[in-house]
Amino acid sequence: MAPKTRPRSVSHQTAGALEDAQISRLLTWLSVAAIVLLLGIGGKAWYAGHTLHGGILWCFAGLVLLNMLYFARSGNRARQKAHLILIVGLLLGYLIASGGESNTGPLWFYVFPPLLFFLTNLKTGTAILLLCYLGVVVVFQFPDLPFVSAHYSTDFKLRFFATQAFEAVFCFVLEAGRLKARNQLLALAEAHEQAARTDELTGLANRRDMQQRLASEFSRYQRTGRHFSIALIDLDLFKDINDRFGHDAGDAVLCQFAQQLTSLTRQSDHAARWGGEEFLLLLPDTSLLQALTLAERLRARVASARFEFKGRTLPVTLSAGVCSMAKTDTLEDLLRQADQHLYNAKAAGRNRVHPRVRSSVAPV
Ligand SMILES: Nc1nc2c(ncn2[C@@H]2O[C@H](COP(=O)(O)OP(=O)(O)OP(=O)(O)O)[C@@H](O)[C@H]2O)c(=O)[nH]1
Repeated sequence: MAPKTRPRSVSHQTAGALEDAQISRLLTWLSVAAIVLLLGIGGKAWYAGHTLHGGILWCFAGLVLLNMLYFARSGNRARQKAHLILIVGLLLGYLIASGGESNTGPLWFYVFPPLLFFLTNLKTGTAILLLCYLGVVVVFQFPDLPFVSAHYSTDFKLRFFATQAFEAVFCFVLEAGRLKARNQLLALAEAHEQAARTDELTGLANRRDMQQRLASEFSRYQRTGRHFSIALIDLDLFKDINDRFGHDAGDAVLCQFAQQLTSLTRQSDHAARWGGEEFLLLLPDTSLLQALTLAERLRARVASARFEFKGRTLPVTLSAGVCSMAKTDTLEDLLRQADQHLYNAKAAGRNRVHPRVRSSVAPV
């Protein structure tokens, strides 16, 4: 049987969604700041007589604005990021090739490494950055290319690359450290989340987790009208097992029984340790007859299985009370009825499933 997979943890989902929203907010503010800067510097250049330069900066402001509008319409965060990186890359390329105002264009390149590592991952950020440096080398080495009008001194070029290398490495190390700490925190949160939902001894879900699942299954039933059933299972005379064979033997029985429970139920079913030696099965889309059939199969399997501890065979049977949502109105009533059926099964002599039905039980 395939192992039951848990969905991606709540902490991972929450962290991912929060980070995405945070990055989007930051990008919006960065875009607004970029538009203001580009319009301002472009205006200054225009009035200083550098009309072409001013016009080009305004065009870039227009592109950033278009990207903001695109995101507002589509909500596509990945494209919002990719477009912004492309626009900033092109703008920096233009500033380095043209020199900008008084050859200060390359100074803007210093915003690129932190922005890149923040918006992409370390690998992609490094790759894009190396590609951009290659472009800068070409511009620096071939000042006579048609689109290049700036001339930089050798000293400037050397200092530019030395300081860029320092900044890039620094940003890389910082971002790698941030990611490592983030992943460690998430792993810790996930472990806590898992522990809070799991029964330590058997590895099954615990009562708290089952209560949440019951509540969400009940809301699904209210929304869609799709029935579900539960089976409340109690190991018979468990105190005797503890008393005769010891507490460790009792623990071993609980673990072995939990394995039987897991192996017999479907991927969509949920099994939990409800308390001491009591277990609860939640069976979505399952009628009362189907649930009774499953409980009976489990009862028969446990009754015929060999439970062993340190070479000694332990007598293990179970009683179960089954109830379907079709027979009740509320979750409390569902649990109360299952408990009543379990009580009846115990009172009738144990090792049985209640309510009793005629032998023509529909197959699962
Ligand atoms: N070994 C072990 N025993 C436990 C654990 N939790 C509860 N128990 C024991 O389970 C026993 C339950 O006993 P009772 O409630 O009297 O029920 P029972 O002996 O199973 O009798 P019936 O339910 O009437 O068949 C108690 O002795 C508890 O101490 C556990 O985690 N490990």
